[in-house]
Amino acid sequence: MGIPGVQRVPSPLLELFVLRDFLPAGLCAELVALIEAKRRPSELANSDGDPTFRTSETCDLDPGEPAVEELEQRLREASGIDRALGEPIQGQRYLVGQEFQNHVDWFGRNGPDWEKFCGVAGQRTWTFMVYLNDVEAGGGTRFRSLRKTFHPETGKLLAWNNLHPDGSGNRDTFHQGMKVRAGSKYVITRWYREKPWG
Ligand SMILES: O=C(O)CCC(=O)C(=O)O
Ligand SMILES: [Fe+2]
Repeated sequence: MGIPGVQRVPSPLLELFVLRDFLPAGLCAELVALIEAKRRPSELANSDGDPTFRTSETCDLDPGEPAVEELEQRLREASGIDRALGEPIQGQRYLVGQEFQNHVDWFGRNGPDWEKFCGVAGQRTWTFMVYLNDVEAGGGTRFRSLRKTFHPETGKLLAWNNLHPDGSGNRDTFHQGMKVRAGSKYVITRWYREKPWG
């Protein structure tokens, strides 16, 4: 993350960066409109079937859309990671009361989901998340280990390494999308893998 203005959150527990105004407001608005047009209920890889665990809606963004291509290029510049390692870029929408409870983005290597979710592309490495709007109340992203909540702000990027240097999952990356209390919340989520997504 060698780009101007990026701040590493000082902690030995995980590698986490914040960059305000990563995306201009106009691009954020275009992405919100795309999410609105194509959203569906979010899926759950690791909720043990609890329907309250992740109550947002998700959208796979079409890479052919000019706004998504622009986002892709900006993510490439910021991350230095080849887009081939990226999962399809997603958008998420949370309305009042919706949330994503405490979880990690990486998968257990010996868990039942490993083959299904990681057989081809391997483990998730980095998460890049961009807030697309200011939320009236609530909707922060809380990292329990850091005792820190990041607040949504139009265009702000949050990026963290899900893994330890030896490639094992870092439990200090547990985080949650807190309930939106007023307004709505739109975010971009982009996960990178060890190997090409395909
Ligand atoms: O919405 C948030 O603040 C967190 C989203 C998240 O953790 C995820 O989509 O994996
Ligand atoms: Fe997450």
